[in-house]
Amino acid sequence: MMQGHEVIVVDNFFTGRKRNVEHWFGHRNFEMIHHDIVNPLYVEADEIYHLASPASPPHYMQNPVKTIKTNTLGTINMLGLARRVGARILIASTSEVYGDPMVHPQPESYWGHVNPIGPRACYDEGKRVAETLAYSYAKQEKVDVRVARIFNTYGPRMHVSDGRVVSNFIMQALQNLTITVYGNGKQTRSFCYVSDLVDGLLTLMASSYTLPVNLGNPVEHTIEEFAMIIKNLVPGCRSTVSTGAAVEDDPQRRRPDIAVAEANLHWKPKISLQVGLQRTIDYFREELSRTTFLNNQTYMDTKVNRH
Ligand SMILES: O=c1ccn([C@@H]2O[C@H](COP(=O)(O)OP(=O)(O)O[C@H]3OC[C@@H](O)[C@H](O)[C@H]3O)[C@@H](O)[C@H]2O)c(=O)[nH]1
Repeated sequence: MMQGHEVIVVDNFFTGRKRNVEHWFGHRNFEMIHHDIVNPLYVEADEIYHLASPASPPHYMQNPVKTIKTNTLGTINMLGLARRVGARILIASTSEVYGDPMVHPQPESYWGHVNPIGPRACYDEGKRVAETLAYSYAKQEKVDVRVARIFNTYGPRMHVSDGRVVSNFIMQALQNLTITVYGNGKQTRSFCYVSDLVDGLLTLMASSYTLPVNLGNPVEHTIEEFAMIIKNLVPGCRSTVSTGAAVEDDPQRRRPDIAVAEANLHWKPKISLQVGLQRTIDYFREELSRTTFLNNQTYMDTKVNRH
């Protein structure tokens, strides 16, 4: 929008919210369509960012069949749309295509270690087949595709009930609740601030590089360390940190090798973890003061969830 493009946002509001884009309502270049891409979509576009799919593990596991449909049927519909209108399409893939990786850090050349029948498979295998579809349409139908493998990302406008580690830990720290580390906390993650990721997606879309690209921040921490980082960033926080049962198939180590992005897109993250977390903590503090958005039951639209 800020570059002057006309933007059509398509969302089924399963995990997205109108509120996240309401500052654009009424702008002449902005249009919003309430639609689920599991069904065909007929619009005109020059570029398509296919970002649909729940991304938080508790959300994508809640209705695994729907997650698979979104990443398979939804991706076929978006690739079909790209073919019909001659648009370039960027597919949002994930670090989860590497599964619980046996190679560290993860380069794009690594084929991954995914349990095809585990609780994460709906997402991991869904995204893997989305990549396969992208390159099949590129080869057979000459669709112009870009594939971003997005690593853990966070920032303002995440929902307080998102369920991923950043929002959980911040919400717990702000309310002096126990910070819940799953497992022994020795598993690692590398967190990328949302604006860095958006810069990466725009740069990839504009580039001539057509193979998958890791987009993420290579600064790696254990989840145990991460809990302490957040606790220390919230002034006066009295939370304690607990460890508990491990999550089934939880990847144990994750850090992006971003050499491909650096060489081909001249992209690397700019926002430090401290700065990004501080902005995110400020956002959640503000959210906590809005009691109307704390009602969990309005979050996941049960009608969408039945499809
Ligand atoms: O309250 C919590 C939440 C999560 N965790 C742990 O924190 C780590 C990160 O968990 P998250 O749920 O934030 O995210 P995950 O890394 O498991 O998955 C994410 O990975 C990358 C994205 O592409 C995906 O959209 C998302 O699935 C995991 O080890 C998890 O077990 C906690 O210890 N406590």
